[in-house]
Amino acid sequence: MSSSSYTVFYGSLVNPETLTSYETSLNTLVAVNSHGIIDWVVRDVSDALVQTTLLEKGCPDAEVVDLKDGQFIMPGFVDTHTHAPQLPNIGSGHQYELLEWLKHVTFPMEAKFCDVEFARKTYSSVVHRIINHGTTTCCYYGTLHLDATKELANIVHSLGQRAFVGKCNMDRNSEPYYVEPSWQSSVDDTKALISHIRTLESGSSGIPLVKPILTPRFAISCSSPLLSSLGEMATADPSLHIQTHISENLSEIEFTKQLFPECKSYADVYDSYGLLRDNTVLAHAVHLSKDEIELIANRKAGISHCPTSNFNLNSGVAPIGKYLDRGIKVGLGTDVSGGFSPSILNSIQNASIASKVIAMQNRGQNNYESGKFANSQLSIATLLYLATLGGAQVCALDHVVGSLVPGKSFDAIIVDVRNTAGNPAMWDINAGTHDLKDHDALEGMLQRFLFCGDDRNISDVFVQGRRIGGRNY
Ligand SMILES: O=c1[nH]c(=O)c2nc[nH]c2[nH]1
Ligand SMILES: [Zn+2]
Repeated sequence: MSSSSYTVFYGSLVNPETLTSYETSLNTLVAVNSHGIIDWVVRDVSDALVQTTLLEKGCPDAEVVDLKDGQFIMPGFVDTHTHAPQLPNIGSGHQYELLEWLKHVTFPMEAKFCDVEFARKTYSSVVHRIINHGTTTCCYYGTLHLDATKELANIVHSLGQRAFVGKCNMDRNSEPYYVEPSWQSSVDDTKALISHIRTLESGSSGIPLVKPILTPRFAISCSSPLLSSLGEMATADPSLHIQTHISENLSEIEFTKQLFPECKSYADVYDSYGLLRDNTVLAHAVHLSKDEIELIANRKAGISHCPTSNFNLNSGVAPIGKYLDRGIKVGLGTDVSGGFSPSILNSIQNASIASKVIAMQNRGQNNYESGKFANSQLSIATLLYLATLGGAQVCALDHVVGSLVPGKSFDAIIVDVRNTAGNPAMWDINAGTHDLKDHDALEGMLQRFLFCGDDRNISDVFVQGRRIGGRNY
């Protein structure tokens, strides 16, 4: 490969490391090859030594992208759970809890996606918007419609985002105008969608960015023959990812137990049908029993923490620290439109508040064991991890994305906290009170971005080395 086919980013870098640590590096060179893979990273290179370093690395002609003061690079966000067809409903329906909200707000909107033209127009703007919020990997629920969900996959593919796209399986307990006619047609359409997604091209890297995902909406909406068939498909193809909802709301849990009296718990429903495994994404998990936590940990399934939705639909506060203590993989989800923002920044903010609610409830109870997450507020390191590498683990993609290290794909965002970003209330750089060139300043910028930032502060979004979005894109 010729050396000019490298793009080398030069500036400040923020990277998650573990649940309790992250790196802040200054004057860092991140080299991305023509396949969009990070080849090497060199830290603390002074301006004067940039060319020498490139020469030493064998790429003197590389294109160098200089980050400005007030900018830094970090991994893109992973949204482990959202509903693309619910974006038009964002901000409405907060007066309902889950089951009533589905009936009065959500199913009427999703039903509109029987119109493929409506789906195409809506999904184009939805996916654009999600990318511009810095989400480089997204787990999408579509609707129950095959053609509309194919459109969603096509649009994600053409815009270059990394994603899982699933068609809802739902053959019972919905409204008559929005339910699949039979378990067999649900399975047939699911197979057709999987074949369609697998024919989309992989791009120059040879790595397919869009993947299919089995999407039993939740246990309530699936008959036993439907869950059996999906379990058989999953067993026949271990690479097939699975996403569903679990234990979000008390009435939902009660109804699930009535529908599956032979199962020990909600989690056991999915386990009994072979749907609980290391590439299963479980959204919500607000009210799990001890046995369910054990089962999920043993099956190595991941949890998508959707705190904005859990507050908005009055579902409860998920005990995320407890799951982390048990070694369960956890990522963040926006869960639009249960959640009212398509930005993982908003999920980070509400994950922080949710953890503080739990900490307040347990104050004075002597639960603050060192090294334990349960009952403590989540730190910046933990929040950053959940939004990036933790989410990648939940998607079973942490060998590919989630942090900016050699060998992984360059799925990244450039964060911009300068006044010119258009969110000046966030960071008055002109006041001259901030030196942006040391580690403390970089940590300060990160915190302020996580808590006060929005899409105006994301100037560039890259997936597999390709710029696919950002401010003014
Ligand atoms: O937050 C949620 N959003 C949904 O669309 C849904 N469907 C089942 N359970 C659900 N929970
Ligand atoms: Zn959801």
